[in-house]
Amino acid sequence: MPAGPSPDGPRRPRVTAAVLAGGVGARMGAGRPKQLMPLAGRPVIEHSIAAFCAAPEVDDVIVLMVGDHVPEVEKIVSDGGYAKVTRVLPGGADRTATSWAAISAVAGGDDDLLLLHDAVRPLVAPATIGACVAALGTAGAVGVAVPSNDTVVRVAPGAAGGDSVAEVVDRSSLRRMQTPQGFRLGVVRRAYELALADPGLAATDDCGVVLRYLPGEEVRVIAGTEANIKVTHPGDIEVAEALLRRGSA
Ligand SMILES: Nc1ccn([C@@H]2O[C@H](COP(=O)(O)OP(=O)(O)OP(=O)(O)O)[C@@H](O)[C@H]2O)c(=O)n1
Ligand SMILES: C[C@](O)(CO)[C@H](O)COP(=O)(O)O
Repeated sequence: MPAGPSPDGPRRPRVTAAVLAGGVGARMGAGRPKQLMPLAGRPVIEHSIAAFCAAPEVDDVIVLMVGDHVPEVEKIVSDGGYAKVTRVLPGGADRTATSWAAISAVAGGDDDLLLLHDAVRPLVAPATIGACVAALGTAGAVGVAVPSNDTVVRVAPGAAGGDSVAEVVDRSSLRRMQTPQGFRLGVVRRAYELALADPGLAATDDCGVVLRYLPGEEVRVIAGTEANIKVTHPGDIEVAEALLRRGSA
């Protein structure tokens, strides 16, 4: 059912997905943004765009791309016929600035929904997108996360240089956050307005911004999948290709 007034009840919120692709991929060191690298025959970013365009819960998609590469992504969108993509806009200087550019670009009301997704998580599962939108029915902020399968430690400088283990952290309450992270627009707008007024702002994800600046707002966690990796380092493309071959997304 499209967003808007319904004869059967209240208006369904409009769901916009923003694919964040403003990063340069320094850790990948490929000489161009890693979201343009080929993965199983199409650019990494195209997998993410396709996933959100195919999601029945999503009404429209915007893409935030490194400024110099906007035309390249516009061509990917038009060649692929991704009709839900309404705009390809330049990203910001860091991920937080790109998230803010996405939030600012969406004109919806406070109860409409925005999903923020790393372009470099091309294996996001359809069920994850659906679960994120469903959870936003009862929460203002939702993050996708997985438990840690490894022991997690805190380190301190070692006596002979390097690191030594200072503490083994109780991992039962730890999760590794992924994307998408979804929000009611009123919540994420308010959180970012407060965050951007803080000279000490240092965020690594968008749920963290809500947690820090709107402490009364629950940030709901829903289960992600191990396959929803973030293509970050050399070798991650090969891992993503193997997961795709296995049909993990
Ligand atoms: N200015 C930025 C920086 C990052 N991102 C996006 O945020 C996601 C996660 O970021 P990361 O893996 O750190 O990507 P890069 O910043 O490109 O990588 P690096 O830190 O190695 O340069 C990516 O989809 C990336 O394009 C963004 O939209 N705008
Ligand atoms: C948003 C994120 O993907 C959640 O795990 C992550 O924090 C992004 O970190 P990066 O350093 O920008 O890759």
